[in-house]
Amino acid sequence: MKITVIGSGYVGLVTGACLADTGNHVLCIDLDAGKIDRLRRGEIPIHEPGLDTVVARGLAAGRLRFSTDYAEAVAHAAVAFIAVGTPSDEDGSADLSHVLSAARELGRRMERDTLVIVKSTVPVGTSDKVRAAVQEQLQARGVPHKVSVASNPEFLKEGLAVEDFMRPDRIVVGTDPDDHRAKDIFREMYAPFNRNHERIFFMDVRSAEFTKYASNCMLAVRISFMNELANLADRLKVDIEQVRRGVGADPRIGPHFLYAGAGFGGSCFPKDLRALIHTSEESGEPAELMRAAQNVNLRQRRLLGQKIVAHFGGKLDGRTIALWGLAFKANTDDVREASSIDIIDALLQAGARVRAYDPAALETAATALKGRAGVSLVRSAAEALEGADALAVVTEWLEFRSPDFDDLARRLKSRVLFDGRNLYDPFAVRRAGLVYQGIGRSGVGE
Ligand SMILES: NC(=O)c1ccc[n+]([C@@H]2O[C@H](COP(=O)([O-])OP(=O)(O)OC[C@H]3O[C@@H](n4cnc5c(N)ncnc54)[C@H](O)[C@@H]3O)[C@@H](O)[C@H]2O)c1
Ligand SMILES: O=c1ccn([C@@H]2O[C@H](COP(=O)(O)OP(=O)(O)O[C@H]3O[C@H](CO)[C@@H](O)[C@H](O)[C@H]3O)[C@@H](O)[C@H]2O)c(=O)[nH]1
Repeated sequence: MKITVIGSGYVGLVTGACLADTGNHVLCIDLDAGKIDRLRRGEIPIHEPGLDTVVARGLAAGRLRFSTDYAEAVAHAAVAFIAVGTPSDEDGSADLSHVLSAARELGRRMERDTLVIVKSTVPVGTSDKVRAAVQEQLQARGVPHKVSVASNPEFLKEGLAVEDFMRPDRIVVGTDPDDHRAKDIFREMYAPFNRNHERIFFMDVRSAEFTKYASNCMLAVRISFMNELANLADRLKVDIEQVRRGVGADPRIGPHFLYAGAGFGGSCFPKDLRALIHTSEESGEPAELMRAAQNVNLRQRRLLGQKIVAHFGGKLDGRTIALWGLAFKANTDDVREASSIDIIDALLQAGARVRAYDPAALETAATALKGRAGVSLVRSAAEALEGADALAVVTEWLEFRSPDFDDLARRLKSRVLFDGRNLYDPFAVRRAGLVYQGIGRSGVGE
């Protein structure tokens, strides 16, 4: 099948590369000429495990191509994904300007009946706006082509994007009920990912759009709830890690996404919560639970910084804090809305210097932290410890999982370890002579 993908970021690039890998001829386009140049040379502009191999295979086979040209995109295929960004607008709603601009560009050039598939995360009703934007352009040109619009939200996780796309737990597809052509296209396109179990959930377009927000917001609420419990556990001298295991063993709850920590970040949960809260309030009902989850998370992102400042009696003048992990989660270079930024700000404000290291996010963090004096981004975990009083671990990268605590105790002047992801055994840390502070584990091993 010939497929065009508009927007070659985390979602567009993974979608395009994986669909090329299963035999389709895919043209990915983007407005960012620098990104497209790099992709043409086989360079991957983001850190996403396994993506380089899939892109290289597609380029070598001639099934994956990149362009900045909408005319080429429209000429290439009668099936076009829109996978551009939908950032938060000032009022929290999803900014649809990129999506609608892509739709207009398609309409301006369409030369045949086309299926437009909205893959970006968009509020209920957006597919109607996309259809109207394309049709307006077709009418202005006086051409009779039909546009069919479907919703196919993406559920991949950064750091596991290729794996998630290749082995989806579900493929949500919203079409008009009588759009049999669109359904056939989806069945054919996703057949390689749908061999052993039925993964495709066909539904109406509005329900598909809503399913994406419902999933992300449910997960975000769950994390905030665990974080609230963790903070209570801290006050009660309970170990939230033992509680997590006990609670997660109930099959009605399950063990996943129950990790308390330094708050959730990334380009999706915070933004999608804001958008659904906005939608809910616009429709006449306050989104009480989601607002609470949002507030808990804003507090949680500041918590580790506050714990560090409090440990040193409210002032960090002359102190150096080593920070391991800048990305919002492991296995990505993405620092969008990462807790590390809030923590660094709290430390700088209290007068500290920060030496931060991340295995993949040094470049993106350098951009995000531009203008903040007092932060040094360094090239290794060991380098971050040089001259440091304390260590704060913010991202759960594998390479931070089992440090030599005796060595840390020798290097850290004030011998204190702040574990923002509850990665360590407090007993082992304390045995090495370090003070341990996690999230919801204040009494453990004391
Ligand atoms: N990142 C994720 O893990 C993830 C997962 C599922 C869904 N989503 C959703 O997918 C969408 C895209 O997210 P992303 O993380 O891939 O974003 P991104 O910022 O990484 O990529 C978007 C790309 O679109 C390009 N672009 C913007 N306007 C364009 C236009 N008019 N024409 C062509 N290209 C254009 C940008 O230059 C950029 O390269 C968002 O709605 C997001 O919420 C993201
Ligand atoms: O138990 C947990 C699990 C996650 N997190 C944090 O939650 C954030 C998001 O993590 P994750 O969901 O793994 O990453 P994303 O790549 O943002 O993926 C989410 O957002 C995507 C974009 O919409 C969706 O496609 C995915 O299904 C959804 O999991 C990160 O800051 C994590 O540290 C926790 O604090 N505790």
